[in-house]
Amino acid sequence: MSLLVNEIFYSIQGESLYSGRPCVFVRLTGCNLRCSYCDTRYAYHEGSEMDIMAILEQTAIYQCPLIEITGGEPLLQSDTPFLIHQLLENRYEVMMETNGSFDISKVDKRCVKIVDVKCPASGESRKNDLENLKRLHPGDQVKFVISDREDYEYAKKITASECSEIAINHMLFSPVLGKIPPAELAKWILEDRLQVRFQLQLHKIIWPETERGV
Ligand SMILES: C[S@@+](CC[C@H](N)C(=O)[O-])C[C@H]1O[C@@H](n2cnc3c(N)ncnc32)[C@H](O)[C@@H]1O
Ligand SMILES: Nc1nc2[nH]cc(C(=O)O)c2c(=O)[nH]1
Ligand code: SF4
Ligand SMILES: [Mg+2]
Repeated sequence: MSLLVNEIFYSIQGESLYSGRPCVFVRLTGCNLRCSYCDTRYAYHEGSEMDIMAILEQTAIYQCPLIEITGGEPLLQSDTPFLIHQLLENRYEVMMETNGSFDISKVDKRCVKIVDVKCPASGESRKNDLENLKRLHPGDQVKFVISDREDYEYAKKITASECSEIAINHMLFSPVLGKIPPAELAKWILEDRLQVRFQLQLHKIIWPETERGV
């Protein structure tokens, strides 16, 4: 079994409830979406085939208990659930970032899933599989990456109507850097008394000049 891998690197987790923790990232190649704001376009095509044993060897080098599978879109490749299962069997804490367009239930429930709900300005919101919001387990998280007021209203509506089972601190609202001032999004959340978690991509604050490998 093998996967097309764009990069494997060790950094500070910059997103999700795990933000701030040292983490190994396995970035898989390829994505079925083309979000207007995507900061990882280099992962659409570049990569090399690695068998799962080789990925396990590479991740072990960092001696880090936390691993995130991201991309590109992890669920585009059929062997991703097996990789996640193997990492869990090797006692890693495993997280996966997914764009929410594929059924997440094929992934081991011990894996913490961060499921994006794509907002209108991404240009890809019609691809959301909102059934995924019913397939979440207690540690999982739902994320909205917001470009403007229309996106904010969309995220607010979905959190109110579809997210009643999800813990309030597991709903993440994050601004697209350069599209909306973080203070603007923070103001709206506070004005509306929303019980969601505001997030900035920590790695872009720590390493503003570096695009890959952080
Ligand atoms: C690069 S994607 C890879 C995983 C998966 N394809 C997805 O979209 O969730 C990882 C996360 O980065 C977010 N992201 C991408 N570009 C961004 C940007 N310019 N500003 C803020 N977040 C961004 C995505 O919305 C997603 O939550
Ligand atoms: N440091 C760091 N944290 C991250 N959390 C999620 C990321 C991603 O691209 O999915 C990411 C990333 O690219 N870098
Ligand atoms: S789904 Fe993720 S990787 Fe794909 S284009 Fe959107 S942000 Fe980029
Ligand atoms: Mg990233």
